Amino acid sequence: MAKRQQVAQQESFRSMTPSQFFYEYREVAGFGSPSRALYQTVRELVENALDATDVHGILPDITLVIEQIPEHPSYYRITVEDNGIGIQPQHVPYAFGQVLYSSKYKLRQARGRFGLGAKMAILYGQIKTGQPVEVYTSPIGSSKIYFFRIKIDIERNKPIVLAKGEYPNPSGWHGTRVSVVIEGDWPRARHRVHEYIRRTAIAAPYANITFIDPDGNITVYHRTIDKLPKQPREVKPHPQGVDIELLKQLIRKSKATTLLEFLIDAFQGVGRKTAEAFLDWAGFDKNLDPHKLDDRKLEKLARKLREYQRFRPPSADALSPFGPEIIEAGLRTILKPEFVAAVTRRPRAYEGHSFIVEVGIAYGGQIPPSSEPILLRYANKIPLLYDEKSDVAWKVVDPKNFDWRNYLVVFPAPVAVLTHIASTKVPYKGVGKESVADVPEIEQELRNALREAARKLREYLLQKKKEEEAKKRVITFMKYTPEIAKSLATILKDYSVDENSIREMLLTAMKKRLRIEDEKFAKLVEGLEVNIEE
Ligand SMILES: Nc1ncnc2c1ncn2[C@@H]1O[C@H](COP(=O)(O)OP(=O)(O)OP(=O)(O)O)[C@@H](O)[C@H]1O
Repeated sequence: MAKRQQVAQQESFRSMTPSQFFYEYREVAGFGSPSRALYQTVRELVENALDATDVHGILPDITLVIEQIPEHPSYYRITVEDNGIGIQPQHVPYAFGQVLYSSKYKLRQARGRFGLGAKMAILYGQIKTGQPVEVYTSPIGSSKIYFFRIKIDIERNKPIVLAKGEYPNPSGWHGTRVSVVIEGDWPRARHRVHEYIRRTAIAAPYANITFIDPDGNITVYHRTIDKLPKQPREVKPHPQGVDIELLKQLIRKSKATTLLEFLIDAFQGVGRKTAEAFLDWAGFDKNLDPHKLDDRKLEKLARKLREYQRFRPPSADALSPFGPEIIEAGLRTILKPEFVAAVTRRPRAYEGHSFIVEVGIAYGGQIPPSSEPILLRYANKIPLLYDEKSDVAWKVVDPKNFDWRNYLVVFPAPVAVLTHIASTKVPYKGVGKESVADVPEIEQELRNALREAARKLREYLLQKKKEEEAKKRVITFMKYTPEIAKSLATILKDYSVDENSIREMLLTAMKKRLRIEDEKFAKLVEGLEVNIEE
């Protein structure tokens, strides 16, 4: 009996490659259903196109085409072309055929982070439609255009290059064109995909975006501003963000022979003075060879680095916020409001990662009134559409937590709020990048930014209220002026004061009393004739 139990408890084991893992759990990356997969594929390819352009100082020209395949109505070909930096041909098979292969594993803000997105779209297409990805690319300055047709060997997590070729590039084109065929559900995805592109255009008024959808609609978002966001620069890690593993990796890479040199060499913002002061405080000999530290010493060093409060704050060089001008231009062009204001806060840090929070508010105009603010969330310039209510940005703008009445906004109101978190590490809740966790430092900054932008809205609304009141008074006054002037003219007929000059005098007195200059007065009475007659 005891022996049988033992046998029953035997388990078999095996390992998985990253591509097998994401093949089995594709819903965690946003590929759970045909409609969601269609949306996610568009996102991944468009975000790669933008990363290849604005991050490198190129004004983006991006074309997205989604076509239904006539022989298989549930199959769609999604093609995205950009004018970006292109990809060196030796990297193409891995960039598109090996899960977790990326040029973005760096401390520099980019939309991409995981080395997963394009491969998920390719993998999903491959398992549902059997079709490979097709890539045309030409790196900047290349005399050739390279072509690849690739599938993923899911068991081995390796690219399978089915075909490749080279073409001359007489026009000097640079950029990339990626085409995948996936199973999709356009009718269900239509709204989200259009909304995603619209929100991308709001945040990238410096891009030309052309979108041809399967219904044959052509939507073009024209560039309205030639200014690009500041380009991010790669930075070294911040000492407060280390753990034992990162410390080991940095030491392995470093040629420094003393702890002092190592700290100066491996971390951002650490000069000789700071390194000496830290080592003294932490109780380490500055001449120790970092390569000889045992696990106990490594643990202590990592802990002390995290605890030391006198390092310079993390550098914002790696970040690329939109800036108020771009946010305001985007909101104005797409939402057509009567008022916009945007705020870019100063850099802050959490766990050794710098971040910048931005908030834009748009009010009135063509924004429809609703019972709560319309929230447009962005993280590292990516619009986030799903899981809004579990995002830290919603927590902050939610009328249950933010007293909008203090800022003269009473719901239902026509208010849209844009939030942007730019960071070398956005704390996404999942690899599908749909919502951001409520890290206290980020939440606090969002609240501060919202307050700052909302104060500007309050000023505007106050001014508007004042003007409306003044207008009301002017209307009342104008209504009675003719009558009063007439009566006064009758009373004063012996003094030969005519009705018109009395009217003029009354008008001047009113302007003086209400402190309205002529120009403003003209504006206030514009189109009032009808009311006055009434
Ligand atoms: N349009 C493009 N232009 C230039 N390089 C590209 C383009 N598309 C993909 N790449 C390269 O392929 C790599 C892999 O892309 P992929 O979408 O799989 O991951 P990622 O963008 O790095 O990260 P994430 O999974 O977070 O999106 C990118 O890091 C980039 O170097």
